[in-house]
Parts: sequence; C-alpha cells; structure tokens
Amino acid sequence: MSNTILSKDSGPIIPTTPLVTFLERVQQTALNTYGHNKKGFDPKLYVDLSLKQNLSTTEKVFDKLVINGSVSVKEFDEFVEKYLGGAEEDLVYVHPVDFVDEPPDFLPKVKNMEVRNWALEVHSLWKNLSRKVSDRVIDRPEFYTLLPLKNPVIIPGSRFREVYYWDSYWVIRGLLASKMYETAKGIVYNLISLIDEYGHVLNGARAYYTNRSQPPLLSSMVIDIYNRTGDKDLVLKALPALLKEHKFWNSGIHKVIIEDTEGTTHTLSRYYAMWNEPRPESSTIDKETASKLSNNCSKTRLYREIASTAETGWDFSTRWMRNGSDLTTLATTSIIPVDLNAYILKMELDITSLANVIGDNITAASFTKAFQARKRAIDSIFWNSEMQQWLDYWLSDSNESKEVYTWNASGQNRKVFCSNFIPLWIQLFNSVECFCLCIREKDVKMVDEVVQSLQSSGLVCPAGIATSLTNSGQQWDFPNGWAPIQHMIVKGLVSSGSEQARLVAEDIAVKWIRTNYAAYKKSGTLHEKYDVEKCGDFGGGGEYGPQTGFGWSNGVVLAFLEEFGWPEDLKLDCP
Ligand SMILES: OC[C@H]1O[C@H](O[C@H]2O[C@H](CO)[C@@H](O)[C@H](O)[C@H]2O)[C@H](O)[C@@H](O)[C@@H]1O
Repeated sequence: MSNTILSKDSGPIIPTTPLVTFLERVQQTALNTYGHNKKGFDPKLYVDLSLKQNLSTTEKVFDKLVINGSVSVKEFDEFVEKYLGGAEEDLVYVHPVDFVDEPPDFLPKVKNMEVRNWALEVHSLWKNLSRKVSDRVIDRPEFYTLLPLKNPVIIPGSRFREVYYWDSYWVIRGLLASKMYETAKGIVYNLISLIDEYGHVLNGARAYYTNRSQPPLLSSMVIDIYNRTGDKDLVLKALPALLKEHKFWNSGIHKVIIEDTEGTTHTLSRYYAMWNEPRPESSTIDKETASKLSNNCSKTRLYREIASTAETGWDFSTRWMRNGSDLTTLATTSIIPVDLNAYILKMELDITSLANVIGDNITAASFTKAFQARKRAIDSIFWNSEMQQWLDYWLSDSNESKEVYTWNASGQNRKVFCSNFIPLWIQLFNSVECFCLCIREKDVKMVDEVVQSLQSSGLVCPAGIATSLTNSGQQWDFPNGWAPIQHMIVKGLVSSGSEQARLVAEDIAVKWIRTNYAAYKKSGTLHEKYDVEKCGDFGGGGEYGPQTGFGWSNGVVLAFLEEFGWPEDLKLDCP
C-alpha cells in the first residue's frame, strides 16, 4: 500500500507498471488492426504477453511501426511474433507433488460406480490446472505481467491463466476432498506472500490486478486446511497476514460508518478499487462503455466503479447498477454489500479460532468483540424481517462521502439476489450469545423462515440456484448459476441444524452435480458457470465467452460428493 496516491476523483490509486501500460497499447492496436470482427478477440490475451527484449527497445520499434494507432495486420502479426512472448509461457505445467490417481479413502460416501468413476476424472483434472511460475519469470520479472509466486498454483482454466483470490477457496475445498494438502497449503502461502508485498490479496496474480482485491476468503482457506491437517505452523504464518488483511478491509475507503434508527453507529465494509482508469485486461471494452459518457469526470468515476465491481467477484450484475440495462450506471462504491460483510464476519470468527489454536488470547478476545459488533451491524443494517432475507444497503448520495451515514429503510435493495442468502453460510441466524457454539430452537425457527423465503424467491431453478431474477445479459445475473454460490448456500443450510434445510440443501446439491455431469458428458469438461434453467446447459453472457476447466466448479463437485455422497441406486443423469 506504500505506493498508493490520491487521484483527482479523490480516491486512492495504485499506479500500474510501464509494461502493463505498453501492453494495453498493443491491445488497443490489435483491436484497431483486426477490427471487432476477429473471431474470439480477447483483450486480456494482450496484457498476458511478455517481452523478448527490454521495454524501451520494444516500445521504440512499436512506435515507429504504429502510426495513429494503426498498422497492417501483417506488420502487427510480425511485430507480435518477433518482439512478444506467448501468453502461456510464463506459467508452466507442473505435476502436483501430492497427486495420486486414487487417493486413499476418496469420497467414502459415494457408492454409485458411475459417480465414483466420474469423480475420479474430476479429481484428475487438478493435473491439467496445476502450474508453476517459469524460471524465465524468476530471471527477468520485468519482462512479464505475471507475478512470481513461489509455490505451484491451481488456475481456473482457459483465459484465466493465473491464480485468482476467491476462486482459490473452492479449489482448496476440492483439493481437500482429493487429499492434496500440500498443494492446498502452497496456494495459501502464495496468497500470504501477496499480503506481505501489497497489504492485501490481489484479485489475481498479475501486475494489472494490484489495485484491487476480491471477496476475502483467505481465513476460510486457512481454517479448513487446519481442520483437516492440524498444521499449527500454517496458523502461525497465516495469522499476522490475516490481521493485515482485516485492517485493509476495515480502514480507509473500504470502511463505512452508519447510524441506525436507534442512534447506534456500526462499522461495515464496502468494495472500493484503488484505480480509476480502464481495467488493463479489458481496456478496449471499458473505453467503449465509457464513450457513452460526455465528460472526463464521469468517465473517471465510471472506471472506478467498473474496477470496484471486478473487486466484488460479481463482474458484472444488475446488483451494482442504478439502471439494470445501462452499465454506465454502476454504483458499487455506494453499496454496502451483505456478502462482503458476511465474509468479513467469518474472517473475524476464523481469526478468533486461529488465535485460540496458538494461544494468542489477546487477539482472540479482541476479535470476539469484532465479530459480535459486526453481527449486530448485520442484523441492524441488512436484515429485512418482512422478506426474511439480508439485503444490500445503498448509501443515499453516491457523490458525497460522509463520516457517518444515516440508515434509511429505503436504502435496502429489495431486489432478489442469491447474495441475500449468503449469510446462511456464516450461520448469521444464530443469536450473538449462541454464535457457532450451539443451535437454539429460536435460531432453527429463523432458518426455516429463511429457507421458506429462499424456496419462494424464484431463485431455486431446475439446475441450481440462479444469481438473480433479472436476465440482463450480464454474467452475474439470471439464468447463470455459479459453483461458489451453490456451495455457500448449501453448506449453510446443512450446518443450520434444521432438518428441512438439510433436505433443501441436498436437493440443490443433487441438481448441481447432475447439471455438471450432463454438461461434462456433452463437452468433456466442467464449465465456469451454468444455465440453471436446464440441466446440462452451461452459462453465458458478459464480456468474455464461456470458459472451461474449471477450478471452482471442479472443487464444488468434489466438495458436494464428499458431503452428501451418492447412493448406489440414485440416477446421475438429468431427470
Ligand atoms: O477479465 C474480466 C474479469 O475476469 C475475472 O472475473 C471473472 O473470473 C474470475 C476468475 O474465475 C472470477 O473470480 C470472477 O468472479 C469472474 O467474474 C476477474 O476476476 C476480473 O477482475 C476481471 O475484470
């Protein structure tokens, strides 16, 4: 965070590197040269290329060649071939040290042979997605946008050629089912090293991702690995990093203070990227979006909102837009998101538990207070007793930042999104005094009411939980369903102590496994997202084409099969 500066729109920015800026120019030139018609033009590809010679030499040649942003296709292709390295050269394939074809005691509850054989295929996909930083990057880091992480990583797949922050949580859930504890720990140590270097975990391990984070789930990764391995050394190394990360989300522009109707003030968190220009990986797209705005000030503001939306992990969705059909109305920094605050509450609970593991009573006591305070804040600001859901809260005036905002019922966004149910994962229905330690009758009654609300929300579809009820063409909206969301809601329902909730959870998990399997049978791969309207269909929409591989989807299939198993006589095909 040391190189953070204040920008004209008064928010902080973290400057990017000269290489990223140059590759953005290459990206723009590629678009000008090939035109929009080039099949599968993906702007991200260009910022993932590397240098073959130093930047100033390469830039001189490029400047000579490209006049007014244009050059012939032949000359451009020759330049790329001669001066730039391919996008796959920086992360190289590595066989995971702890991979075995059939791990001992693998998915013991799966009794059906068809399911077991498929699960073993999904397990074997870790080999395809395993990478380590190439020696070339270690030797000449200034030639690459990839950040040199020490340990191997599991990448999501396809265009996502680097490790991602929140994806890693579900990758790790799958690795734990696959008993690949060393690989899982290596990923966590990599993320810790990013906190040491940048003060937060980056969106992904690229130079162009340093100005934002992603949903903060590092503590969840650490606690889940600790619960399986009992590795105290991991806890000792992770705790200082988690304390730094907690500070990142609870200070500066991420922190929001809000006063409720009783006059009590609460501190909550929001997404806020430290960037107000086009995202380098999608620069041509962002400039086109902003071209609808007439003045530079509103463009700068929009770029900040776009980057902040990428920080949410939900890029893009009507959830963040004032007008659901117009991306220029993104207002993410004016929203206090219910899921982000649930993740941070979980971070506070996890830090308390981890501090107890290593006997750090002072940290444990202070984080007990922190999670109790956030629990009260969540109850007061987000909970809507009429809808029996937790709703995002929109700050009243987007342009004016205040020391303390005043809560107003109209600030709660009453539109239905799957994020309204994410607090289930953190057991937020539990009363403060009972948090995580017991399940009371009163709490179970509340779960049943939330489950009722989920079931009648319209989100539960034939092939899983939809992201929203609005078909906007954005990827984090209807009819897409995403593996991480299915997992958090299902897991929350299972752990709630309500029998009814467990049945609903199991039903969703079965639907999800079936749709993943049917799509796999058709295409031979798992997908980044699925269309929840029809079993076996993958999802679409958004700014890039459908991606396969796919880290978190593989992880959730394995995690569900580990949790629920699969009886011998239950059909795996779509109903
Ligand atoms: O390049 C566009 C955006 O791509 C990423 O977002 C999407 O993929 C990620 C990796 O699976 C996932 O974490 C995220 O939730 C998806 O929306 C990237 O994270 C964005 O920052 C980037 O702008």
